[in-house]
Amino acid sequence: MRLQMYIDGQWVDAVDDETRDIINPYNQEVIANVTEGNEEDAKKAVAAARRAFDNGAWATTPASERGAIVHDIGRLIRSSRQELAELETLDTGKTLSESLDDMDDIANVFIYFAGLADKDGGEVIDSPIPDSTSKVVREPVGVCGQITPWNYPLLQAAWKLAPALAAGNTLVMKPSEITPLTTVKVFELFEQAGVPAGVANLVLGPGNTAGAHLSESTDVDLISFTGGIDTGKKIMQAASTNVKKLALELGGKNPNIIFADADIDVAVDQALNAAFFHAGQVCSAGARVLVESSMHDAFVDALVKRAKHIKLGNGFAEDTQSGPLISAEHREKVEAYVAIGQEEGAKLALGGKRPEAEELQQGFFYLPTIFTNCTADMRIVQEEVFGPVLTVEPFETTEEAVAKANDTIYGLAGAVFTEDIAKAENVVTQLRMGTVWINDFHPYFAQAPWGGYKQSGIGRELGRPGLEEYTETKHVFRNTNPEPLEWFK
Ligand SMILES: NC(=O)c1ccc[n+]([C@@H]2O[C@H](COP(=O)([O-])OP(=O)(O)OC[C@H]3O[C@@H](n4cnc5c(N)ncnc54)[C@H](O)[C@@H]3O)[C@@H](O)[C@H]2O)c1
Ligand SMILES: C[N+](C)(C)CC=O
Repeated sequence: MRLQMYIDGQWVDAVDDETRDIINPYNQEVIANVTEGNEEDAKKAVAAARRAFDNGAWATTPASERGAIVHDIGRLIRSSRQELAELETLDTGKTLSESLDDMDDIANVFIYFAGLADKDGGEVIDSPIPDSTSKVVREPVGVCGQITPWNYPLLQAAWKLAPALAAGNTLVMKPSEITPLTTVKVFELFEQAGVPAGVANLVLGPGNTAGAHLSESTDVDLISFTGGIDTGKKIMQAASTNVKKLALELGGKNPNIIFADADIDVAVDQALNAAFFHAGQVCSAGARVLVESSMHDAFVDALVKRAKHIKLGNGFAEDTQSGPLISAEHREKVEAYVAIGQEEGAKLALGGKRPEAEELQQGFFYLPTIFTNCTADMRIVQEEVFGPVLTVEPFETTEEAVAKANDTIYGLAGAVFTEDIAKAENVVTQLRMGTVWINDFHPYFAQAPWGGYKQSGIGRELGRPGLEEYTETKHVFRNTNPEPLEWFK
């Protein structure tokens, strides 16, 4: 498979003809060779998006027509579901059933934003000034740079592409250089759906060249980034060149609070899913369990017993429950954190090493790992590991649970398990997080906003706020009876 960039309606190679092999993390086989762009290619893509925005054709296309094209993209994704899901599994190692679910979510995101495209007709304001009218309208922001990570490649791209197009912007997307396959395929569907040349452009390549140009360029009006906190900080600085609008979806260290009155079977089952789904490579992974002391030992015993049996393997095998980590480099990072946890005095209750099974030796696998005896001052509790590593801390009171839950720099998501709904609601109001689940973990959908408090990010994706991110608000005031003011007589 040889894949190209899509700039100004043309499939093109990088200006310097560089390419990159894309590796299957399950067995390290080369699955594709993609053109590898750099700053020069990003410049060409930004110039195309700038021309397409400045000629006004897309922004002034009736919103219902833009919505129809975005709807068609959703429909095409639905009919390419199996092909796209298989590519996502090859590229990320996640199970095919996860990838199929992702494709359903992605199609729904396009269809949701297609439906919203023509729903905001502006607002008439009751002007306090006699003989005047006042209205508020929303307009597209302009040229949007969009940068995505490797863990949910097409899903994170969809959260940016669909609202940007629906709102009448032009864009340049740069997916993670290690997982570009499904994003390239979706740009083929954009072409089929009739997205005009120059409106949606795709640049492939590394972050520090192709990506950096998008955040620095004074021709880009908005930069939307999903990825790690350190990259997010660089992008925030680079965005200051022209004070571009900024949306950041960063990491998390998400607490999962379990009270002793929760159903233990449900809480254990959900805690496993929260921490080990997609090998813990999820921004909202429930990587910190806070469990009420009276339930601690029973909870840990049950958790360890079940986590031992998580079946690692090929994402295409029916019985695989979790795939590999994304790369050798990422597995080394996870291993380094496990070593830090042990040095800090956390007790390894499970895992803490690579699996020994022969059939897993070519992949970047790591065993589900559980640390107990954890305390809030440990790096293993504070920092995002982004792997299958769960820390467990006991608590005595609700106040202590809330204080511990809030005690990191992050504020992406968290959960509370209890049968006492009043207690749950009370805790929810005190958690400084963008999403809080009660007696569940992980649900997200197109209709509800997603984003972080504190250093987990700026802005929101999905829901109405996810469309508003891609609009400017304009107030239009009209004097209906103009007369000289005679202020300066
Ligand atoms: N909040 C969310 O919704 C959400 C969702 C998914 C992932 N994430 C976060 O993403 C991280 C994992 O993804 P990752 O390892 O791909 O992140 P990363 O920050 O390393 O890379 C993300 C993207 O940024 C690009 N990039 C790197 N350096 C750049 C630079 N200097 N300028 C511009 N672009 C640059 C990369 O090429 C890639 O496309 C985790 O921290 C995870 O929590 C957050
Ligand atoms: C936002 N989400 C949960 C889909 C992916 C986070 O990594």
